[in-house]
Amino acid sequence: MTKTPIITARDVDVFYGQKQALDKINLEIPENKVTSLIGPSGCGKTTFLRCINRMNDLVDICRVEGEIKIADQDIYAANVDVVALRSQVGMVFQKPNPFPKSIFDNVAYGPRIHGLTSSKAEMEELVEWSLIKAGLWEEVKDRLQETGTGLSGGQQQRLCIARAIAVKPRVVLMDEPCSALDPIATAIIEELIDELRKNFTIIIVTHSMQQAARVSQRTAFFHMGNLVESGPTKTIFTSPKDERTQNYITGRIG
Ligand SMILES: Nc1ncnc2c1ncn2[C@@H]1O[C@H](COP(=O)(O)OP(=O)(O)OP(=O)(O)O)[C@@H](O)[C@H]1O
Repeated sequence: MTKTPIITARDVDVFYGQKQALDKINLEIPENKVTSLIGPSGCGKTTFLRCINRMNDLVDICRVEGEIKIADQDIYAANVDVVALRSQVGMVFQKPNPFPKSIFDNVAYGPRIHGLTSSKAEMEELVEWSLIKAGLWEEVKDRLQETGTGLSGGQQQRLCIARAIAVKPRVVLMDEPCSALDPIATAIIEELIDELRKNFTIIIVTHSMQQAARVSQRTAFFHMGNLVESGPTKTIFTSPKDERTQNYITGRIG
């Protein structure tokens, strides 16, 4: 990889109680690119994604070992402020989950908590910026006070993306962000992901190899808790080194 990676995982092991879910994961993630995590169900993609903003801290039986650095900061170091970390590493989930609040307040929520603006006008500007970046502004600008849960599924997911980026994170994690959406809403989000990578580093878990091929520049293939191989998406899909990757991308496993 030519550029210094923004995220470096070294020998990451994850356990749920006695059960090991990830085994010595080593992965570098470049800035301002989209990296797809692919692999059969239960291989540990979501577990790895959730290590990157310490969401696994919320699971009592989960233990993470090894090192993950974001821009040279060890995010598991004792002095790390996890709330600040999560503002730097936003997350979008499978099912759109807007708060039962207005469209405006959904986006303003994070900036308010983190005290990112100092006036009403600044907040309005930030909400508009976030909604424009999330490709939703034109559809909602005349009804910002309406509830976010009243939007269509695809719009709700873009609202969740606006909410995630409103605090200007460096990294956005997306866990199968289109799995609850129809093909048209999916296509809109995929275009958006390509646009967003200009400002953010994106890591996406997807079950769709077509989606990984369309949206990502890098791909990492997981299998039974191991990272089998990673590299440029094109290489992974056209000339994988490992037979397990080959079998997965040709539909023989998974
Ligand atoms: N909260 C949990 N408690 C116990 N085991 C868990 C928990 N979350 C995940 N696991 C286990 O860890 C392993 C990896 O799961 P994970 O959800 O990371 O896989 P995945 O590749 O994202 O799967 P999928 O594609 O089905 O979402 C699985 O064996 C799963 O059962």
